[in-house]
Amino acid sequence: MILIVDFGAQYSQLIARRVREAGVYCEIVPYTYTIDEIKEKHPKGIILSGGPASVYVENAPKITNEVFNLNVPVLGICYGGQFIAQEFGGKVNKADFREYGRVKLHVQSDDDLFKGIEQDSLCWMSHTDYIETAPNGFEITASSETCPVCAMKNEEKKIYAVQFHPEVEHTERGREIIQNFLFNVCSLSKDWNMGNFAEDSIQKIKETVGDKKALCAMSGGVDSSVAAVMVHKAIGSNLICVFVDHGLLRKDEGDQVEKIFKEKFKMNLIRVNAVERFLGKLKGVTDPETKRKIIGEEFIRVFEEEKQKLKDEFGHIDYLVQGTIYPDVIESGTSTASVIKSHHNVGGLPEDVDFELLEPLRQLFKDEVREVGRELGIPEEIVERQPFPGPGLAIRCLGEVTEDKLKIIREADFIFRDEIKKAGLNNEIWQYFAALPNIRSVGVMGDERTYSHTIALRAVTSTDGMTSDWARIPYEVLEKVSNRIVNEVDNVNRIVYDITSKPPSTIEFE
Ligand SMILES: Nc1ncnc2c1ncn2[C@@H]1O[C@H](COP(=O)(O)OP(=O)(O)OP(=O)(O)O)[C@@H](O)[C@H]1O
Ligand SMILES: O=c1[nH]c(=O)c2[nH+]cn([C@@H]3O[C@H](COP(=O)(O)O)[C@@H](O)[C@H]3O)c2[nH]1
Ligand SMILES: NC(=O)CC[C@H](N)C(=O)O
Ligand SMILES: [Mg+2]
Repeated sequence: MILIVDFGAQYSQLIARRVREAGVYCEIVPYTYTIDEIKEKHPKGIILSGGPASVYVENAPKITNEVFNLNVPVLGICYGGQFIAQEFGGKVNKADFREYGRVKLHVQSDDDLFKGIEQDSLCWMSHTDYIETAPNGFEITASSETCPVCAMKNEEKKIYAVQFHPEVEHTERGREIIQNFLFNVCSLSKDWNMGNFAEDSIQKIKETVGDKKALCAMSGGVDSSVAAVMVHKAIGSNLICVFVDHGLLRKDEGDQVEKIFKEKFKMNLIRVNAVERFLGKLKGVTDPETKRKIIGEEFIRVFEEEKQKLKDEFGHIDYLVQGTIYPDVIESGTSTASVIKSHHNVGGLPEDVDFELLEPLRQLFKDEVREVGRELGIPEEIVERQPFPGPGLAIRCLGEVTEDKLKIIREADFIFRDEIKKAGLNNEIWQYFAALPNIRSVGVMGDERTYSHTIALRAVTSTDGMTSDWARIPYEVLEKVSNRIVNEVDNVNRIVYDITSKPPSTIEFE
């Protein structure tokens, strides 16, 4: 097995997922693990993850340096690599040239780690610090234009460090590099597969829930649909689904969800109109995290009220099923990872929740969830839907959420989606939407001065939502969208297209 030591990285689970995908069993453990605990696991290789801290600050997270004396290969990624550099007497410092997102990687070695990797490829970076000098005994094996040590190794000790992130989808040869570590450096063999994840999970849900009842928070999105079908297979009619219309949905979305659900699923759905209460609670609120927490709590309060209403007719409900997936968990912050944004269904949950949570997809990434969905026979039109965040348009409406602003976003978003579909790009692009950055600027329309809103268009490619790049939409499509929005939507006189990757941005604006 491979042991992944977590220093609070956004990407630890992604490392795990890459290892899993390559057919090797792995576990993630916190950096506070002792050497005895590590030895008990009998790892055949150790991967040190990235993390938000700097290795040179006081109280920086550290793992015992005895891990380097176990005669087990070690691969350090970003923070993990910087940790290796410092432990062996090299120097780590704040970089003059920070790198976030796409960087050209130049590999100067054809060793076990880089076997078969061409000299020049693209990798994804996310660092503020860098290895200024490699320690004695270490050879530099890759660099970029502004980062002298993108990779280094001590071949004799089988210790490898990389500054870039081989685990993220956007690093072109990342998968191969991880597989090289597993199979060339650690000499592991493929003896692990996810088995039938769906079947195992359904069995587990049956055992956990027994003959108790569950309420599924159903958005009509990919994750909650897959979660609902799994739980339904486990407990049948003891499951009831609740879809909340919080007034932050896209144009016509409420009716569409209800229609598709009724046609495609043999489950009960309750649609709750909660528009006034959500918008009321959000009135005057501008801070993104506060908005997210309000929405998270309000969702729970609605589910609790529905539970009370269902008491006589349906019976007592113990469980709340949510389609929580791993990015929701990690971005909401853990004991080691930073809070990036509190996803409403994890970090946005209030302290008192009158349910036991049931989240069968909590360890998976979106593309894995889609795979499970296909295995369960869920129609492609649902499995392939673009993700839409639970807090909906509230986190695309920067600053205060008002009915007027929501109306503008809804109309602009509808036009953008319509044109993307007409151009046949909807399956290539992971997410595409309009946001309102809360900027007004001067324009001239019909010879008159305007002082109106700007619409920001965002379209990104991704496979798991953990990293993304901006979509290269043809100019003609952008032109059409821009024209239509200013002509058809009131109070908009300017359209901008967002060209940042994740990192440094995120997909949503708040
Ligand atoms: N409008 C809603 N009504 C009820 N539950 C919701 C609603 N929006 C979100 N949820 C709950 O929050 C969870 C997380 O939302 P999220 O948007 O990440 O997932 P999803 O909507 O199921 O899938 P997708 O990511 O494809 O949109 C959902 O799985 C669902 O359980
Ligand atoms: O259920 C959700 N609740 C939330 O609070 C939330 N915030 C972001 N997202 C979605 O998660 C993915 C990654 O988003 P970011 O790059 O914006 O962090 C993207 O697909 C986002 O749309 C959310 N989903
Ligand atoms: N992604 C990481 O591991 C970052 C490591 C460190 N915090 C840096 O900024 O360089
Ligand atoms: Mg959703």
